[in-house]
Amino acid sequence: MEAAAAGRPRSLSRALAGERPAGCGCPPAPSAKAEARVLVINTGGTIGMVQDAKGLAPEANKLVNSLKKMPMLHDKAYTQETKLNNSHEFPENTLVLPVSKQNKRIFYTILELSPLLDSSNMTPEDWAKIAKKLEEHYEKYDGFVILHGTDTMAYTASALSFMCENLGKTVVLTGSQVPIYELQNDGRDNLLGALLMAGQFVIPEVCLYFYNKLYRGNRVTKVDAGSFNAFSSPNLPPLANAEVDITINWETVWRANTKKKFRVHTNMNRNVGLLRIFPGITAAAVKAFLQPPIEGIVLETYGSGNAPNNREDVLEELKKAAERKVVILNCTQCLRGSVKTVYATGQFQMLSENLRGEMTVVPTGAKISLRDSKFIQVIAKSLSISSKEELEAVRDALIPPLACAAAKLGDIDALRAIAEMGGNLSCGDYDGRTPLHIAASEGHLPLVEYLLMSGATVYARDRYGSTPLMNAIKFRHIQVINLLRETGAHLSSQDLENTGTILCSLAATGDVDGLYAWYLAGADLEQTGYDGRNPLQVAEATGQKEVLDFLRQKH
Ligand SMILES: NC(=O)C[C@H](N)C(=O)O
Repeated sequence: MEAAAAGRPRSLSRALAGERPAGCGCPPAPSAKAEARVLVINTGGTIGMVQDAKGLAPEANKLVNSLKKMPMLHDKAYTQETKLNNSHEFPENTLVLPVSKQNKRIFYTILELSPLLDSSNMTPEDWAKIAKKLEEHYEKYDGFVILHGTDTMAYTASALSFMCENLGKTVVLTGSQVPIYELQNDGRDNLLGALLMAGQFVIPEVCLYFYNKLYRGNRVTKVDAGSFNAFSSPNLPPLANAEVDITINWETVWRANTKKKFRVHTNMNRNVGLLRIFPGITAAAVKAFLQPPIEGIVLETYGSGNAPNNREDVLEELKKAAERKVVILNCTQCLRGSVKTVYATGQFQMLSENLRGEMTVVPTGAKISLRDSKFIQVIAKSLSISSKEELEAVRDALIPPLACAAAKLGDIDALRAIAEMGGNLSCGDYDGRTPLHIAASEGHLPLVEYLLMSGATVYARDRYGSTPLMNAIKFRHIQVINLLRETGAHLSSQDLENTGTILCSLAATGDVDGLYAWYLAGADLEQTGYDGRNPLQVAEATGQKEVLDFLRQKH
């Protein structure tokens, strides 16, 4: 066994030794240049507060300059020797992290909202303001961090998770308990952790990062006002842990399973409220709460959804409200557990559709786990491994290449079988190539569609920096390009770096199909190449008539 292990490639022997590589082979796939851009939207909160006569309050225009002096949050030497110093490529207030353990350079740009708020002052209008910023900058950045006060951070995270539909990029809220300007604070670690999550992993959810953990935004609650460990997600384990290594729990990550583009909803109904039942609550209080214009309430009941059924007066008020079409949603006061209809005292309306992973849905029918599958067991047996971690490591090492092989063959049934056994179809192989990269390269349209509907991300980059869209362009799969674009795939600044030269060379060789593929993917056909000429000028010079007709028509 030992001799065999010595001969194995390092990563597999690590995997077989039970060590899970960061991200279990899923994105992050370090791109060729291994760069990422993150937008930090600063809304306020303690992280950027200073002491004034009345206590702690946010101070505008202070954070960027302070961060520039913190080596763990800004690599000053790097900026001096590179373009960041005087380039138009990066917007104002762009900083850069030192290279990460995953060998990635994360550039982050800070956008400060005005006024900065203590989060106790936040309203749904502020949520809408944040959501609109996400929408406005969505295509320019790989991921997003939202700096926010801790008091209502969980509310904002939850609201944003519902406001963001078909989200394909990572959005992370964070903040701190102690201002980042103080000697001993949690702001530096929280900001760094949030940036590493948003810049290195495609976790297409609105998340909350605090004290080394990444939580689903609509599952988290503030539980401690005096500890750095301020948040808890009692009904869902964290999406990721940032300890010696960053471990992402990919099985837990929620995916939109869609072919539709990201969009934001800002039309919120404020005629809703929270009503907490307690022994002794009066019918008059319930009646007052339920008066118009109230349109819906979340009723916080006891235990697994029980309210007193010997309180005719209270029940009568709830009944009357329901008759007026007020929606009454039953939710337990307990931090852990959920509403069940097992008690006679617990008969209210419950939600049935899980929109953003806010509900724990118990799968119907026995779910076979890949760990238990015959295939993995046979391999595990032949390698004499048995622990849960080792089995998972074998699964994570084997599934991506298997899924990629199935994608190459266009074998949807095989992929379906892998997914049913708990395999993650968004995982990349040893080169960070996901099944979607392969299907896009091969031009398997139905397979691309199946993968998108199974939550595959269009933003995955392989180790060469390519996205599925870039692969579809290379092999001129027009329908695949259209479908990926429909889903929100786009070219980003790193894809466009040498595009002018590539387009000119396509023009010179008369490759109209190639130019058309770039055009559909959103490239600007008027870009100039290395010698300052654009494709049209090159086509004129080389006498490529078909190219000229095509370009003139598109100009
Ligand atoms: N730690 C904090 O950020 C608390 C602050 N009051 C806020 O929520 O803005």
